[in-house]
Amino acid sequence: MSQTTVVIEAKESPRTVRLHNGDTFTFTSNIATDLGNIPVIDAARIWSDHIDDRKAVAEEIRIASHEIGFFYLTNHGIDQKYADEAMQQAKRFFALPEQKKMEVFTGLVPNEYVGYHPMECYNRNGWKHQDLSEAFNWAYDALEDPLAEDKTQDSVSIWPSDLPGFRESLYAYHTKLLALSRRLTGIFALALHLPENFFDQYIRQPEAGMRILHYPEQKHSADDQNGIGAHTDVECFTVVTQDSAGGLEVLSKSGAWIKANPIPGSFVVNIADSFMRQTNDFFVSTIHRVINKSGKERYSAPFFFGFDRAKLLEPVPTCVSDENPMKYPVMTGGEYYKWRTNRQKQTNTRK
Ligand SMILES: O=C(O)CCC(=O)C(=O)O
Ligand SMILES: [Fe+2]
Repeated sequence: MSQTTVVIEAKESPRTVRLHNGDTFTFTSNIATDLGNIPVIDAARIWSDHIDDRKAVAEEIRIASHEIGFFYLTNHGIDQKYADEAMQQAKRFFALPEQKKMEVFTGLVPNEYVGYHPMECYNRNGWKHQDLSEAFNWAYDALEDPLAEDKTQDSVSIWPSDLPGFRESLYAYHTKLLALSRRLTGIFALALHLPENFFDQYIRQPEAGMRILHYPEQKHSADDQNGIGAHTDVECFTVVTQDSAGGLEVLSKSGAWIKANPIPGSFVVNIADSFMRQTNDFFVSTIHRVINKSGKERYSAPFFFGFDRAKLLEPVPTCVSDENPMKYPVMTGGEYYKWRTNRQKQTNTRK
């Protein structure tokens, strides 16, 4: 599950939008600029054997996660061939007839966000036209996780038949992103001034869904249609692979839309709501959207990494105090995921 739906309250500028997680936000202009500063963080040091190197990159991630909730990650160590292959598989899948794609319609699996959702079935911001994107989602599978201790639990994903190599290629990339995200979790712990292994117990069986997305070029104006409307993500953090088309936009604290222009070979990483809750708002889960005006088809592949569903989304010790008590009710990751997934799916107009 990836995002929360929003309801627009006033269409004129400034526009005020309410998120499904209860927050409200306003933006002053609907036009994105290149002016924002999304930090570019060199990830090579996350693999260093020296704790000082890992701590140095953690401090950069601390600032980015606190101030904007978004950063680029370069030199992350994942061979580009995995991303290229996943993008090829995305093109292949989305080129199938809709009837074939609907064999794995996301509505077939209650309480989970897996399978296919067709073009124009959501309208996350209540714009004049439905969001112009389609997606295929799949979930963590212990059998595809080299570190899984318990391989008995079946994965909830559904897969199209007669598409040899599709599942294999997507999991090949997923497995690489899983390893990177586990490593990053230790770096996030350092960033929160906790021991590096603080979250290890949470990520033995993590929430680790992924999706491929297809955004045709939009014909309607950005005032009337989104590719994916403004939202925040659900889990701890998201690692986005995007192609060269561009179109991902991030809402700055001042209410301006900033373009997250593609940097070849990099990931865009963003903090999501579960981490915001656990860090008591120290990490910010930033609103983002996609509008594809590039003149070409856009494909992307976000990987959503979160903690074990059975664990409580408890506050981390460095983010609460007598003066700064926990702002959120504590529930398990699974309860939160289910609530958000159902809120999202209820707004699907293709029941
Ligand atoms: O396509 C992208 O670049 C981002 C998609 C996204 O925000 C999501 O799926 O939650
Ligand atoms: Fe998102």
